[in-house]
Amino acid sequence: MSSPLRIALAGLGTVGTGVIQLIEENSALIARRSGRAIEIVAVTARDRSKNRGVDLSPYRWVDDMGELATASDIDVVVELVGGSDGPALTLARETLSNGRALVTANKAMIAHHGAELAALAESKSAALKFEAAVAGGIPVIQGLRDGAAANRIDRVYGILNGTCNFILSTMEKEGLDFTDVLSDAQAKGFAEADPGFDIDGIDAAHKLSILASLSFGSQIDFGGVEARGIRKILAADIAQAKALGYRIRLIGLAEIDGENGSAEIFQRVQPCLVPLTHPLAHVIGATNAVVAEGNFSGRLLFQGAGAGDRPTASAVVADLVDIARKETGPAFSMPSSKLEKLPRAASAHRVGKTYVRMIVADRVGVLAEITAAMRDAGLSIESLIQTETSDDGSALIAMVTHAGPELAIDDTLETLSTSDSLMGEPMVMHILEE
Ligand SMILES: NC(=O)C1=CN([C@@H]2O[C@H](COP(=O)(O)OP(=O)(O)OC[C@H]3O[C@@H](n4cnc5c(N)ncnc54)[C@H](O)[C@@H]3O)[C@@H](O)[C@H]2O)C=CC1
Ligand SMILES: N[C@@H](CC=O)C(=O)O
Ligand code: NA
Repeated sequence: MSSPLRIALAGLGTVGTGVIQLIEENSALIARRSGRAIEIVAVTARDRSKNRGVDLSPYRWVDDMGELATASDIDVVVELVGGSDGPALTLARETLSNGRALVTANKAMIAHHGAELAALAESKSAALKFEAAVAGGIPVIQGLRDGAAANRIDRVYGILNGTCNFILSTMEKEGLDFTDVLSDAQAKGFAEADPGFDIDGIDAAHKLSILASLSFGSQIDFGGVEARGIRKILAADIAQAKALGYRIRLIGLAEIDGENGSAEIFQRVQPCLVPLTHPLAHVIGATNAVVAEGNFSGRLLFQGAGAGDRPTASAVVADLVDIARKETGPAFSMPSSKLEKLPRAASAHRVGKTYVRMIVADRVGVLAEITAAMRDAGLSIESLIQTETSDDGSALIAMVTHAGPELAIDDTLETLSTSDSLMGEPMVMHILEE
């Protein structure tokens, strides 16, 4: 058997400790599959004395993370610190500049700096791998980069944030509002260090921009992702969506509009109503699912655990196995210099069905006022529910429109914005097409 692949772990939180446990538990199997052992040589984190439930004594503790990039007995640095910039990025740059391989779970860093890091890795013939960065334990990067490599893909979408999916499915099951469930997701290790990244759709936007690049052969454009989160979703929205035949899920969707030559890229993360007949409606808990439509493969569905210590460690160590086997290739689906820069598609012309929820003063003529504003904007209603009047004299109206331009919803809400019938801001969510 060849000499062991010697690795260093930077970051010993949820994912880092999961990686140690996996390498310890499956070491013999991994060595047989890789043709060589994977050996942890050095580790670093903020707090050496913290009890992590794993024995760190066999490994060299390093206080200065930068040492990992230059130590002569380390082949691969595994970055599990997090953050788009700061120490994670410094470590990544130094590791690759020294011609060492880098494995990372850090989608924020790849979304912001993936192009630069991929070019650096190529210039130094060093491996750069980030399977854990998108959809945790699901081998979707490898699936798109390798398995679907022969296809043209014009659309990729899915449930990309385990925390939000856990929150939404728990809200549905327990009838709770989202703040009541967030702390559970944090306790399970799903959430980012700043959970605002999860619930405001930023984490899913990081992942979507990476998926779009892999799928379309385009340069990552994180700045081009419109992102909306789940903060404003009420338990009542989930109940009304269910009554109308849908489940609410945070969906990231990227697609190519137009043909070769005039192709534009559209990228958006937003809570959507997903028809119960769609497979994504049945994805619950911290599970993720990604759908990619290949022109020869047809619809591909990748589903599995999107967060948590063990699934994420599985993806990190799969990257290490690839490196141990010397299965090198470009970090993305093609060398970084071949990735196309695509213009952003405007969302103004998009057409679809929309859910609108309003809390209104329950008095004569309110419904007529709303439907008149919709008629003037050219929108018609497919279904509508009005709840009983509350003690404060308000009622909830939830409706799904027929397919129409998104701009018509904006026009309707603009007309109604001066109405004193509306109590608070309406909630608008698009319906995911089947
Ligand atoms: N938790 C999850 O389910 C998943 C996390 N990820 C990503 O994996 C990475 C790690 O996530 P977690 O393990 O959840 O985070 P965590 O917060 O549990 O652990 C972070 C670790 O990095 C260390 N660290 C942070 N700043 C440091 C610094 N300046 N110097 C030295 N050490 C430092 C901390 O001490 C800690 O050991 C992040 O990029 C995250 O987005 C990716 C997929 C799933
Ligand atoms: N916070 C992320 C962790 C995995 O990427 C999530 O909840 O999906
Ligand atoms: Na993955």
